[in-house]
Amino acid sequence: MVSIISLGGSIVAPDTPDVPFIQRFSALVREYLAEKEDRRIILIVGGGGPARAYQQAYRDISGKTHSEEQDWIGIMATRLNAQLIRGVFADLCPDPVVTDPTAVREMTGRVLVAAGWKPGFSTDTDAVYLAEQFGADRVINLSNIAKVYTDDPRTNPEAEPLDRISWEEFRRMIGDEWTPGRNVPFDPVATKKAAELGLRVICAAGRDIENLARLLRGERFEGTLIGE
Ligand SMILES: Nc1ncnc2c1ncn2[C@@H]1O[C@H](COP(=O)(O)OP(=O)(O)OP(=O)(O)O)[C@@H](O)[C@H]1O
Ligand SMILES: O=c1ccn([C@@H]2O[C@H](COP(=O)(O)O)[C@@H](O)[C@H]2O)c(=O)[nH]1
Repeated sequence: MVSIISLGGSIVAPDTPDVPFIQRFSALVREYLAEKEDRRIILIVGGGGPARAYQQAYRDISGKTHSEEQDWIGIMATRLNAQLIRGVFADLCPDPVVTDPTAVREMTGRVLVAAGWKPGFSTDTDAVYLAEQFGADRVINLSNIAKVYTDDPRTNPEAEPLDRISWEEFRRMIGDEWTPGRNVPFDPVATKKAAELGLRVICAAGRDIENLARLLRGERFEGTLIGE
């Protein structure tokens, strides 16, 4: 059984790497894998603070908002974070960091680590491609929010947390437009593809390690289920 986890950059490296979090996350993954031999995990790592800071620097210095240029900057941040995570799991992850999710169908170890691929979307989309490649029916999307809300809770204090939402409703809420570095629970391109594939996406707080342990083990957890 393979679990696909989109590991948000906002929790791996909000500014710089969150060492205590990565240590706790590594301990949980190791404990979970040790419980059953057939368990495997694919981690798709986001760009976090460095991606946003470098994209901002590009905009400030050049005065331009060229989308592809910003995306490549973000991709490089995801690759830096992913290389760190692969290093942490080196004993379980002999394969190199995946940078094209459509070109991989097998993993050698118990853990596989992936990063950004090409411009036009975020690592959420790469996670959906990997779910398709490995025949998984769900993606666990870990970020700095415990649930999807009716609106961005950082800007709208009236926003309400949701336990479930359909792909149609979710698409209506976030729209179809891709913007480099955009902060959304799941990006619009990933949303379209996940809906087409009939995937389920579970959004949960990445830093809540006990909750994540329950989620991985199929127990009651706090989060939002996107999908039917
Ligand atoms: N409807 C919504 N419900 C919940 N959060 C939302 C919503 N709309 C926008 N957001 C924002 O999305 C953010 C989470 O996305 P963000 O891209 O920061 O996380 P990430 O995927 O962990 O990080 P990264 O993109 O660096 O990998 C939240 O902090 C919140 O401000
Ligand atoms: O396949 C990809 C992955 C990422 N990007 C760019 O990088 C940033 C950071 O990725 P997050 O997943 O949001 O952390 C993203 O906003 C894109 O600008 C990309 O172009 N292609």
